[in-house]
Amino acid sequence: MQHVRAIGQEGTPAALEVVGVSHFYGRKQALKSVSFSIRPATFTVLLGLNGAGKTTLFSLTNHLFDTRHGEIRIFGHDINRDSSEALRRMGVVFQARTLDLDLSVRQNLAYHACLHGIGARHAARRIAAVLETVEMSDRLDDKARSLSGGQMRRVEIARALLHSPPLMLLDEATVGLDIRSRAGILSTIRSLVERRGIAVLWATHLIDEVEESDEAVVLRQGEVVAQGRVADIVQATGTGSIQDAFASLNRATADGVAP
Ligand SMILES: Nc1ncnc2c1ncn2[C@@H]1O[C@H](COP(=O)(O)OP(=O)(O)OP(=O)(O)O)[C@@H](O)[C@H]1O
Repeated sequence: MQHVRAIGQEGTPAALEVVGVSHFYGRKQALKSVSFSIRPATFTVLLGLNGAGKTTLFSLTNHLFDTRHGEIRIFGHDINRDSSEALRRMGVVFQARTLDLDLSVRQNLAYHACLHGIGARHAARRIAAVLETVEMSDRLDDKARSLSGGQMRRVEIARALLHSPPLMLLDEATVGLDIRSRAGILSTIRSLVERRGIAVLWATHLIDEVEESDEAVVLRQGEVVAQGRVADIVQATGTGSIQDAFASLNRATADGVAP
């Protein structure tokens, strides 16, 4: 593995810590002893081709199913043993669309606020604030069904921000969107990291969403094959660009030698 340097730092709890996590669907092993950590207030790309295991990792981190092999901690809270404390610190945008199309934007968000135990008055203020963050304030009373794909994504991001989590997970959040919507959403998310100190794990297979200053975890067939600052990964692979580094890591065999 190209292990450029550990992402976590001694003494500060990592925003997300994944330690030796494996996952099996029947006999199919989707994750193979995956370990990495992400620091608070950093943008980390989880990079992997289709089938690399990104969604499986998100499902475990979100406690959609139990982590049976290894441990996942969110700001020090174990997702299996201390799931409510862990989940409280995390906002998630899933790959599949999850808004209720027959409800308005306000109703979708109010329902989520209720699930998080946010009182009605506070919820109204939070809904206004998060919609402003994603530039969707003018669509408050529109039905979700009337929004474009990019606008729905923005509302899903707003919903994930409602309970002010210090960690956000986004699984292929820009899939299916046009180039302008993709860029807009990515820039909104990057500004959450820079201005509000939120840690973001951004899963994607789209290499053009990655910048040299980002942190990255590269997954290939369920294994971490590189992690660290993107610029350092590019250098360690001896390639000249992020595209070439990613292509090379996806070609590499388990012992790091390209066939
Ligand atoms: N419910 C399931 N049952 C059996 N195998 C599964 C199941 N879900 C995923 N897999 C397998 O586990 C592996 C990892 O899949 P996963 O969806 O986590 O990858 P991914 O990186 O998110 O891919 P994509 O970008 O296509 O969503 C794949 O080989 C996939 O076929």
